[in-house]
Amino acid sequence: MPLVTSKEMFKKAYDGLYAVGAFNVNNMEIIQGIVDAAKDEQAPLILQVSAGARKYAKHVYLMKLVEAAVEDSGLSICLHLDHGEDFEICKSCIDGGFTSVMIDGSKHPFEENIAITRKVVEYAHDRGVVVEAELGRLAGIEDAVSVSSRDATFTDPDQAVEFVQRTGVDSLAIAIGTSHGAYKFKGEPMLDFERLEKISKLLPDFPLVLHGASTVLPEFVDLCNTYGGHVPGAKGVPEDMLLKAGKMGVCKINIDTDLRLAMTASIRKHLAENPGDFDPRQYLKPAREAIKNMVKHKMKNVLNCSGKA
Ligand SMILES: O=C(CO)COP(=O)(O)O
Ligand SMILES: O=C[C@H](O)COP(=O)(O)O
Ligand SMILES: [Zn+2]
Ligand SMILES: [Zn+2]
Repeated sequence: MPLVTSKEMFKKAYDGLYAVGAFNVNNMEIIQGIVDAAKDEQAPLILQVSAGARKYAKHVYLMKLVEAAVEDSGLSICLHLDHGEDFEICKSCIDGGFTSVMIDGSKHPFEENIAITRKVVEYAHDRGVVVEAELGRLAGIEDAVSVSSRDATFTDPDQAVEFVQRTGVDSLAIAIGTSHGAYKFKGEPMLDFERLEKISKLLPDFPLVLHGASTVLPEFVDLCNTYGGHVPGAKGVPEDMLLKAGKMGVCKINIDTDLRLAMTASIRKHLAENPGDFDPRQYLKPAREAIKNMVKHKMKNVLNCSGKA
């Protein structure tokens, strides 16, 4: 069973009014927790790797772990580069066996974003790899660069159409009020659904992507804070908003922060309650289980993609 692209996954998700989860992976336990969940739920799955993850775990380790996950689970998995910042990193992932890459040219002016995206699309499509691009800017932390919310600009619907037509890109990440990290909203959570509706009407049958889409589940924030952590006022995208987005053309929902919180909450709790433990397996096993249960919950109740593998 080889790695697959997201082409078929998105087509089914678009028609079926649900979304596929794209989960960031950095090590074996995170991969196993997510893949076990997808297997239990028989859900479609995208595993994504950031530049930071590639640096931390090394390309070859992540590649082999994901290949092992495919072999062990029998699932079709899409392996995606998250936030590729230039042509070189996209090329290196395409050459190295990824089935999908993101070229994130959102920090560049419109014409430059189009040019760099087109270049990646040409290289990728010739090799059977699909491409995600981004238009508009999210607030929050991205690759250690903090984009202040003032500089974040929402995606312009007409520009989105021109961008897709001129680049031939396979999916587009849009900015409608989500942001990366654990502190997404100071006040009430709010997304610009009117904008999403416009974009989605102007781009029929085209998969949109939502970054910064963790819910920042209070259960895990509370556990972190109870067992010695300090993540005050963390807040994410409410689950009902994500469900709604999945019915409006959003086919890929990116989740990293919720994985980090679930894993850290579990480890903090375990070590606080078992101060004598020092075998990493003793705390990584429940951490892997926490990730699995959290991802199963997302697939069933938020992405609505259980049984759609
Ligand atoms: O968009 C993401 C990765 O590209 C992750 O977003 P979160 O920080 O909301 O999990
Ligand atoms: O987009 C951000 C993702 O959460 C990846 O984060 P990272 O660059 O720290 O691996
Ligand atoms: Zn971006
Ligand atoms: Zn992102």
